[in-house]
Amino acid sequence: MVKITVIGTGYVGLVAGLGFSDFGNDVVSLDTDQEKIDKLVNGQAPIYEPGIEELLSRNLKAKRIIFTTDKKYAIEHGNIIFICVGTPQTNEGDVNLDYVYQVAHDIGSYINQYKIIVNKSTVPVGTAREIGRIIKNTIEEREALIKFDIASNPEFLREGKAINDFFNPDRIVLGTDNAQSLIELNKIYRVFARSNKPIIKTSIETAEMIKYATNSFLATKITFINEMANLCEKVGANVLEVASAMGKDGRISPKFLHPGPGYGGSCFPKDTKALVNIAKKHGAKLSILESVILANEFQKKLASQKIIKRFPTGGTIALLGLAFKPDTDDVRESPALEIIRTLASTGLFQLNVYDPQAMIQCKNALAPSSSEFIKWCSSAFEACRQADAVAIITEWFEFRNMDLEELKILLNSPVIFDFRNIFRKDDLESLGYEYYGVGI
Ligand SMILES: NC(=O)C1=CN([C@@H]2O[C@H](COP(=O)(O)OP(=O)(O)OC[C@H]3O[C@@H](n4cnc5c(N)ncnc54)[C@H](O)[C@@H]3O)[C@@H](O)[C@H]2O)C=CC1
Ligand SMILES: O=C(O)[C@H]1O[C@H](OP(=O)(O)OP(=O)(O)OC[C@H]2O[C@@H](n3ccc(=O)[nH]c3=O)[C@H](O)[C@@H]2O)[C@H](O)[C@@H](O)[C@@H]1O
Repeated sequence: MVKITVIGTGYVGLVAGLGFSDFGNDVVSLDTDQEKIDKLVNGQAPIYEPGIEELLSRNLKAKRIIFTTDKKYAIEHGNIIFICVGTPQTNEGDVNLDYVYQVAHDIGSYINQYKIIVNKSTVPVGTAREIGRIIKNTIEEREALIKFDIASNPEFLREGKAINDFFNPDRIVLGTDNAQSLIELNKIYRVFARSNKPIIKTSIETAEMIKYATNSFLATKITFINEMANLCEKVGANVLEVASAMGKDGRISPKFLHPGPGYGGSCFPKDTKALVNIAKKHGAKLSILESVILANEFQKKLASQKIIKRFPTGGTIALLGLAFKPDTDDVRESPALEIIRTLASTGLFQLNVYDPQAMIQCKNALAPSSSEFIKWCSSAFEACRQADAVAIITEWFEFRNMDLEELKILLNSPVIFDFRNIFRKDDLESLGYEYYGVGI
């Protein structure tokens, strides 16, 4: 059993804290957001993530995890402290490291004995060392003599699948520069070594770079297939068959080859821009990634343009799915926001919107603009009633399962924009729908 402190209870910090406590460790989770902590203490998850409430309840009951806003208590608790706070994007596309540096300052203020400080947030190369410098300076200001080590342990979980990804990682990356940190981190992660998950030991700088390179490559892969899809539409080919055949090549793999309305979320858009800026600062050019960012912006716009092209004088459109992907309530950089803003800005469309989890988050993200054109609906069928077309923006399972005969009766005209290719074109056309997929 290791005494662990996790700072930040967002998607990463909450899942990591619960994961570590589920392994039998003694965990304290710290956040500055009192509302989040109050919920967690009462067994309520502040985010929608499948399986999280059960994991929370199990570990609270076992008294293996404590949630607090008390910085001194939390920082004194752990022999290992994980930093999991947000690193959002600045207006210039850089990384805002204020939260990370605030945490470094807090650690320096309250650290009371040797500890290992592990950064899990996604940060530019060199940030972990800077965290170390801030902690050291703060300790010196206190005229104290306390030793600590720094490590980097990037996180690769996906929202909507966060718990599964945490417990079944493809690999663990441990960036350290001393043997003691490695021994202690191995104690936490030995559960994965037993199940033969690769544990990659590397330098701190390489670990920081691995995270950005991975996200950038995945964003590139999605963008590549999106562009192939756009070309397939022009030449009369079927991108699903193209992707499937490409994916059979073991060197390519079928994963992350699903075309759609562009990648969104709190990470790919921010991390790709950050890496381009990091490269610029170091006198390097990432021309592929620069193109990926532009191509993704184009892809996000393409979806609304397809609707406007089909309905040049406007109409009522049911928009299904607002979260940036299924099984999350996160709408950060969601393609749905772009589609809603563009269609609403024409003044020609009434938008009936629905998402199983992300309605409030979408309302907050759009407020106060565009609201007069938006009707917030409580089900997919309510949104579709008397609409001139339906657009699937996020592939929630409940949309895949819709009764298409009933849907056809509800719609004014049976037009479907399937931006996630959840239906088969042939099936829908044989039911009498006018069908627009992506790349088919
Ligand atoms: N969301 C995801 O799926 C993944 C995110 N990441 C990275 O992990 C980091 C965290 O991301 P999320 O969990 O999504 O962020 P988030 O925004 O959901 O949560 C961050 C939490 O940190 C708290 N916080 C901020 N300052 C604090 C302080 N001084 N002391 C204590 N708590 C503080 C906030 O109140 C918030 O609850 C980011 O760098 C992100 O890029 C990495 C892998 C996956
Ligand atoms: O650093 C992070 O925060 C995380 O970013 C992504 O995870 P996430 O953003 O939660 O979700 P993804 O499943 O990667 O999807 C991102 C976006 O790409 C889109 N996407 C994904 C796959 C695909 O084939 N096609 C596609 O359009 C999704 O719809 C979504 O908008 C990575 O997959 C995680 O490994 C990483 O830890």
